Amino acid sequence: MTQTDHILLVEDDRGLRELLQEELEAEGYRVTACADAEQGLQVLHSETPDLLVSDLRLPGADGLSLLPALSQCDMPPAVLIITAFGSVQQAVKALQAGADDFLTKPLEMDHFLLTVSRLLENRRLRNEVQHYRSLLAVEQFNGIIGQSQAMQQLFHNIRQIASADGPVLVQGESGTGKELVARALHDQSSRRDGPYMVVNCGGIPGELMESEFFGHAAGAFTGARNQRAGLFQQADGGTLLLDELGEMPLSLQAKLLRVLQDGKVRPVGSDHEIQLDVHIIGATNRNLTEAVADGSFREDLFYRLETFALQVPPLRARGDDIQRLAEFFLTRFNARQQRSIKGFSDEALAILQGYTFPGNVRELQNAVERAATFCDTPLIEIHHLPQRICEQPAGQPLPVSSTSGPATQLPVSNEPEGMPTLETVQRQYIQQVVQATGGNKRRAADILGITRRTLYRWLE
Ligand SMILES: Nc1ncnc2c1ncn2[C@@H]1O[C@H](COP(=O)(O)OP(=O)(O)OP(=O)(O)O)[C@@H](O)[C@H]1O
Repeated sequence: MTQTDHILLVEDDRGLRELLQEELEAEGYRVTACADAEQGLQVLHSETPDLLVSDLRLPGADGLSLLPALSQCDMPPAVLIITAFGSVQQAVKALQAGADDFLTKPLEMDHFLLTVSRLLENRRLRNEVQHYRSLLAVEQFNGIIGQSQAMQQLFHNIRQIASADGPVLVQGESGTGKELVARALHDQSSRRDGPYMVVNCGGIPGELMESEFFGHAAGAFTGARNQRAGLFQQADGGTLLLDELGEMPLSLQAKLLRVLQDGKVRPVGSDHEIQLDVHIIGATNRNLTEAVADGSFREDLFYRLETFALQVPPLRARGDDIQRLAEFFLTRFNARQQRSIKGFSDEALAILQGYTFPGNVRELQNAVERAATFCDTPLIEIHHLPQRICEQPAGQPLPVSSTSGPATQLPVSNEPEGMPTLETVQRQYIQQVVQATGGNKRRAADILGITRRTLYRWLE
């Protein structure tokens, strides 16, 4: 939400003050007008404007006396000083004291308004740079935040595995950051300048999968007029992340195993094999040992992948990282939305730290962004946090199924005109269940009684 710029105007000449206020308000600015420095200081004690426009000479203390108060602000306003014609020395003094610009009387209105808009724009850019600097200052490993011992161990393992060439299996609950880990593996490897491709194995219809993965020859099937390179070929020389690997159909698992063993793919309908050099990373939130036991995942493929396995820890096992991540997401939100929320109240932070986060980092990220959107105070308070986070007693896992809860609030009206279509209601309910599970699609699909593939189709 971009807010209207607020300008504090300090000018003792009533006629000029009213004229400037009128002109600025006509431009859409919010203006607080004061007749002397004392009144100006009172305003500065209660709120920080985006721009201070002050006459230099005022009755009592002069315009420069306002400047020391600005250094107390987190994001000091830009400062425009107005001086009497000919007092260049005074203007220089104003710039030395920290003003951003000065104009001499009589003011030329277009020039004045242009200067105001330029100073506000400069301030916006300055704040943005400051936000991004503070983002960079957070210690990260390839964009992954984590100071906890569990994450430091993971970073150590990534560094070691990245230099090996074998396939890697990244396991962890939904939303723990497996995709970031895969990207870090690529960026840390000697293939970092090669392509990095991601494919969601749960999101491609079964009948299209083989040609998506391995490509096809011209005329291989109806509609395949030209030959087409598959994902493996597109990732040649780089890395291919097979996300949601646990969802891959058994028939394709056999073909994947062959690629892992000899590095060759055969496009659908082609007689020729193509030799490739692709680093394969599989990511899954499924317990593959169980999947092997129930026959839905090939044992030989599992053992081939398991040599280099990385386990991404759930957020609840990362201690203080919850606070670090929450602050990181808030800083990023502030920078993107041009907001200046200062942080979290102690109570809100305690609630976040006591929550079990079944949806892991993704759920935390969504919760912070939602709270920040609704936040109308300097700090995020408990009532800004999603209800389910506040309601869960510390340490209590969420129920596995939420089908019993009466939480559904569908937009049903008694007037026929206001009644939504079945599709709207269905989509909303699906979104609600996905949200309630913290983005865990497997759980959401279970609750909804549909397959994950159907769920993905509805979410598109
Ligand atoms: N340690 C972290 N630091 C910063 N951002 C993170 C971290 N971990 C996760 N995220 C962010 O959380 C979101 C979810 O991460 P990601 O998609 O990598 O999870 P995932 O484990 O692959 O989830 P799924 O199993 O559902 O596909 C992303 O927006 C990601 O950028």
